[in-house]
Amino acid sequence: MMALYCDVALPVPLDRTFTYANGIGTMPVVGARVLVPFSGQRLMGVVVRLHDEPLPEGVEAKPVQAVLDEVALLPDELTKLALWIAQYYVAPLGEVLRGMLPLSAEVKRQFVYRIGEAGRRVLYEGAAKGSSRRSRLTPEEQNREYAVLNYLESGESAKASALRSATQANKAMLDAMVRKKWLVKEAVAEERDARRSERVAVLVEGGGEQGGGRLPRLNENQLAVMAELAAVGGRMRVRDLRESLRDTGIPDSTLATLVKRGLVGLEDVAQAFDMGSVSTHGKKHAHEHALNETQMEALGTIAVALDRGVFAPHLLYGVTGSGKTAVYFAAMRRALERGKSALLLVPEIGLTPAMTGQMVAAFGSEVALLHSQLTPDERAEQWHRIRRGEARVVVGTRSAVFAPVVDLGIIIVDEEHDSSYKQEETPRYHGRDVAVMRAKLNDAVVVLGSATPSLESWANADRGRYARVEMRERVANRPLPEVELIDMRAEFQAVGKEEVFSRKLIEETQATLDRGEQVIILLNRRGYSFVVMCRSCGEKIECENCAISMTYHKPVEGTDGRAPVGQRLECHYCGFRRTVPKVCPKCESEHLYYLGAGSQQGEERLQELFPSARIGRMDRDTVRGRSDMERLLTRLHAGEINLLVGTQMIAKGHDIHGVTLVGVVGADFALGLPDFRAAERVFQLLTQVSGRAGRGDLPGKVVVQTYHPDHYAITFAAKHDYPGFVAKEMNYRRWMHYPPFAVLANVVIQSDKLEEATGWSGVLGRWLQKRAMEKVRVLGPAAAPIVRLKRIYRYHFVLKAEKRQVLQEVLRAMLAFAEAEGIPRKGLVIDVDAVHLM
Ligand SMILES: Nc1ncnc2c1ncn2[C@@H]1O[C@H](COP(=O)(O)OP(=O)(O)OP(=O)(O)O)[C@@H](O)[C@H]1O
Ligand SMILES: [Zn+2]
Repeated sequence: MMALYCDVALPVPLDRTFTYANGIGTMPVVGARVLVPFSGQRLMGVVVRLHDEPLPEGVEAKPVQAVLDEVALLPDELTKLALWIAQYYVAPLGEVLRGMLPLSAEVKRQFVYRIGEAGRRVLYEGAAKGSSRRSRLTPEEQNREYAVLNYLESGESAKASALRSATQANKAMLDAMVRKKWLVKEAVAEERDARRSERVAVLVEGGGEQGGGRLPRLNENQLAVMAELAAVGGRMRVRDLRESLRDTGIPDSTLATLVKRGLVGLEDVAQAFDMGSVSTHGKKHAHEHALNETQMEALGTIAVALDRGVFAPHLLYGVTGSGKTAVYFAAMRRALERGKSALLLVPEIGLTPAMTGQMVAAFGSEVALLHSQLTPDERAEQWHRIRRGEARVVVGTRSAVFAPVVDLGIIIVDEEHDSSYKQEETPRYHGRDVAVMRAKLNDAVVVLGSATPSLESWANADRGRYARVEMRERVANRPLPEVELIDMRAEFQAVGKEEVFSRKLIEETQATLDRGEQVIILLNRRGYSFVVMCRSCGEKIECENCAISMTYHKPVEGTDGRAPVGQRLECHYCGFRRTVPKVCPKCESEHLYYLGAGSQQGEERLQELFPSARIGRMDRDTVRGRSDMERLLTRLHAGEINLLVGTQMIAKGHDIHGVTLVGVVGADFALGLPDFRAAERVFQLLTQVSGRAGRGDLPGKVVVQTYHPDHYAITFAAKHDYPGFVAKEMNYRRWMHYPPFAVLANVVIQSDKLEEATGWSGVLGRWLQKRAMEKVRVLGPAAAPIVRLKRIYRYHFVLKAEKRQVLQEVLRAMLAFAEAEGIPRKGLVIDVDAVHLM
């Protein structure tokens, strides 16, 4: 029964587990977290296996230092998911598990018991009910069990140690009671436990007088508690009360007794979780509309699957403004009604505060929010709320796919095409694909929704793996906006110089503002100019750390006559900043010039063109936190801003009814990037940003400035023809053996020494050439499109295979070969299903 060793997955970049020796007090279970020594540090890992297998001769296992969980922290389902991710993405299990457990805040933790529903029944309905099952226990043992239930009756949780000393129950008895579901056993941090149950003890006025008006007889301890409460005005947080009682040696159970006798009441002051000031600007919430026929049909398909309780992946293709949100909400509501939980993934919570606002409005305190701006403490708190089943609706970004919801019924992935679902560090998982796998492990429904589904998901629907649900019209018979393309080559010919905004866009903007309507203009680069070039030597000024042009940021006028601030050159990849040079750093020529308009320049030009417009800007420089975004959106909804310029942030799901004109500047630049997804991305961006126009009562219009008016990504977007675009793009992918017609991995070889990066890629290249059977195509080695990033030199291979298993095998064999050749693991980045090849 006692295993000698445990294998632990550690958060280190090594594709293996490590064996430690169990001790008397350090006997973990599989799924528990442990602290172990690892090359001079103390690391937290998760036990994945217990065994007695002898270690190799001469190897001695170091002992486990501490066991942090008495029972498995992760539900079985998530452990399985972790194993799948490690396998699928060729990622170290320990790093996968670390990402799943956002609990770094609580290494100091505790074990507590609460009374369960069954226990409450036994307590209230008496021994009779349970007597047959309980008959094996002696009367004395039965009494002890009652003492435990009594002790926990108030609903507060209690530490194992407190429970044992108060009731004489031993651990075996408590565990038996947990098995009978009389008790619930939970692993929580000490501080957390107090925080979440923000209970307040209140002196009950006239309490206990029912028995004839006399004050009931109280013992000394009970009187002391009453006095303590009375002294602070009759109200006190249970946590504080317990603390002060502990000092005087009064047991916690005294309070419980007073509660039972009706002298003290307990109020659950819901631990206020800050949902942020989320408003929906007077419009109706999505869940307040009666669903239209199309929405009902979409919901119907999903609901049928929910009711059957089987794994059922859906692709919901619904054009912009077709009312997908309302369908999501109705589907989640359905899951709740079936006693299940629902998980909604969104690309970035801060960008779409309205969505969160609607969630809270629709589901109230059942909602838990998980996003990147939570502190580790808050994250842990949400995690436990979810794990205990208190929050059955979870909305969050990528990693929320690991939220430990109880009884998962449905996962919805909104804007499933969004590349922010791909994690760009180890483990490089795709939140959307993990969502599908998780649904599978839980016999749950998964809905991937978008107006521009990824080709991967579309192909899965074509192959019958996903059920396709379509919403081809906007709600309320609103038309999709008319799109006009402006050929910027012709514009240049006509105007004779390079202008940011075409005459047509200026004219339409003026007309729209004159009608009292709103305009959004996309300029998908931030800063003022994104290239600074020397006329004499032709050099671009590059970042010191990266092979990337630096972006010029113009100074912002200082207020109160202070000097202008913020003038700089900045690298948008590593954040490096430098002063703006007067002369070319290479040839010292004074003829530096600035190319390419970013959003800052766009705003400046618009101010000149439309002096009376109320202009706002939305980009990473003006939106740092969630409150910035909310402020901007509020001003937009209120009409305080009537002309908004910004980067692709403005394209994300916003539902602003006054916007009737959308302008697009320079979005086709991305067509030239060396990435097979370039066309798909441009099509998505154009479609999404166009979708912001005409969402209210008035129809919308879109003006797209382009140097590639004939490119199919542009022409299909202009016609709102997603199926047409996809058909064409699929042909190209099939022809070129790219996803979704092959599986692909990007392997980056990196080092801060150029010779190492080139040397290693040579070694691996030769090996891969030999291994590259017909089954795996190898492109490279070649310099990565960004050959130097944050002072690291980068080379890469792209591997393509027909079969996923073949790809995984080659990658693993390559890792083993690299290790044998002495190439360090951190010199190799394996990106399975890479989204960016840069
Ligand atoms: N049945 C309905 N009748 C009228 N209006 C509706 C109905 N359902 C939703 N709406 C409204 O339609 C607008 C668009 O809905 P929603 O934001 O869900 O679109 P969407 O499909 O998510 O679009 P996008 O992909 O652009 O984000 C919202 O203002 C929403 O309140
Ligand atoms: Zn840089």
